[in-house]
Amino acid sequence: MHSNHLLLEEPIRMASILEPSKSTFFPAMTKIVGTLGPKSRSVEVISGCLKAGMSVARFDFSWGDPEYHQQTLENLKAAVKTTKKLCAVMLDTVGPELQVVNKSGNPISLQADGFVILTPDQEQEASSEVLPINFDGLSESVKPGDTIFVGQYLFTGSETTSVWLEVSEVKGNDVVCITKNSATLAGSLFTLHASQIRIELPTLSDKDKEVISAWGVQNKIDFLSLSYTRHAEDVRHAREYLSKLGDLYQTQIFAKIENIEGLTHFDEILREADGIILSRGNLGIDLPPEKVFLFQKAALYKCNMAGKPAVVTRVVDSMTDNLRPTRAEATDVANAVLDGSDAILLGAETLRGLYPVETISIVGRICAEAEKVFNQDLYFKKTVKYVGEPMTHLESIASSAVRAAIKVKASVIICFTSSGRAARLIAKYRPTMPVLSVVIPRLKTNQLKWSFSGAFEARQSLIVRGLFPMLADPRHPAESTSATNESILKVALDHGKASGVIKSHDRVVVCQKVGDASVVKIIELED
Ligand SMILES: Nc1ncnc2c1ncn2[C@@H]1O[C@H](COP(=O)(O)OP(=O)(O)OP(=O)(O)O)[C@@H](O)[C@H]1O
Ligand SMILES: CC(=O)C(=O)O
Ligand SMILES: [K+]
Ligand SMILES: [Mg+2]
Repeated sequence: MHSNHLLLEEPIRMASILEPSKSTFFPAMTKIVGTLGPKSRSVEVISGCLKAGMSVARFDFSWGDPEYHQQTLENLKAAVKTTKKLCAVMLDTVGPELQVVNKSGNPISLQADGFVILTPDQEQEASSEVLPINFDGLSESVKPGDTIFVGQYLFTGSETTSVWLEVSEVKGNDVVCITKNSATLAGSLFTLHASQIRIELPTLSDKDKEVISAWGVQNKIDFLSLSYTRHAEDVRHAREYLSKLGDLYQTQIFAKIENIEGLTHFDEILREADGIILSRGNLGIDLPPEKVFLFQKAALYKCNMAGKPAVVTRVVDSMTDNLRPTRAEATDVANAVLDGSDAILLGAETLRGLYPVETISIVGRICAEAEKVFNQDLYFKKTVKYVGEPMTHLESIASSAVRAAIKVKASVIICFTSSGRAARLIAKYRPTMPVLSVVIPRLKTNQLKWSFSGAFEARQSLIVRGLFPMLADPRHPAESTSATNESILKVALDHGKASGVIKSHDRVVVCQKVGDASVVKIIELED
């Protein structure tokens, strides 16, 4: 995989672009988050998604009830068992999302240059004249001239199933809008986005709390995707809420940056969150189009330097109905990888798209190609410089492990970890080879019962570029004696060999503790 790395900054022989890529065990180092829904909830399709490279399943509570999502999750568990592919679970909140409910489900046609009224009176039927919304305060938040988009759940803002509105007049609680384009709104749920308008609703709604405390706790969710995070306080509040819900104190919070308010407070949000989702679906219509790329590059750089995973959304919308992405989309996926994203999040493409498995597969292949030309050397230097000196011991060990692995052309880095910290730090330096993170369970107690740590830590690495977890047998004592180190290493090597990432005569870099000392060692395999 890493033997014939090309660098974009050097002249590439054009013919080399055509050379077929060697197939590898891991479809890509970049991870794929798939949103599960009507077109991706059978055991069969989910198994296909896992085999194609999906490693995180997103359950979006903007849509569907807990029972529906539970059935999907049970199918996911069955698929994980049969495919033996690990998958983490992400719960995505509704937050202050504005929605139009179309009870009848009949398509609604809107004509360009016509008028439509947005009303909080939800007793009214949705029609070409009136769209009832789930929020009382819109009339107080907008003024004539403001821009509003309404469209089918997960709309792009450019297709014929979404409409661009301009506020013409505010009449009591109603907002009268001019329609800028003709559109047919399809489906029973439309989302509404008021550009650059603050919506006075809590980031974690009462309904979200209900879902998290029931569905979330029952299913020990690995990630909370906090929709419309606007301030660091939103993350702190969610964290405090999770901390009181049993196992969910371990759930990682991914702040979704979906509007300009979140963008403005990005630095402080990043400090509080475990990871960031660049929600380009909403942000892409909140920002002027010419600014979207700049936010992406700046945000990914900051996440990379902080060593926190970053997820990019809305990459191949056109694959919802087509087997091939557009040229622009294909290029965009590669650029997201080159810009530093850890994972790509698929929404409509897997949820209601016709080709969920093919989409995952194509996105994975594009990511893998981009990874090959990623300028690791430059990135490594940039990161070391950013961290400065003196480095913490662990950071110095982690960066050295990556350096050594590249110098000796190791096929993998094996990292022992309990908290997952050491493995994440290694991934931060973006090694060109996979990192097998061997998570060693620790016995812990909450004063009521004893249990082992490790499951959350292992699954949470499924969203980090280059990290591939393996949960060690809890019967291994967590103390790092040389005997246990040796036996766990043997299991990890066997696992690597069985999965095809490690072959005879390969070099492997191992990062572990021997007694009190953290060490990086290079081993050369025999056969
Ligand atoms: N059980 C283990 N056996 C051997 N080495 C380990 C073990 N756990 C962690 N290490 C090594 O210890 C060093 C510290 O890593 P890390 O911070 O991930 O450890 P941890 O045990 O998860 O956390 P903590 O230091 O907070 O207890 C790294 O070099 C890591 O590879
Ligand atoms: C995923 C999502 O919410 C967005 O892209 O806006
Ligand atoms: K959502
Ligand atoms: Mg969104």
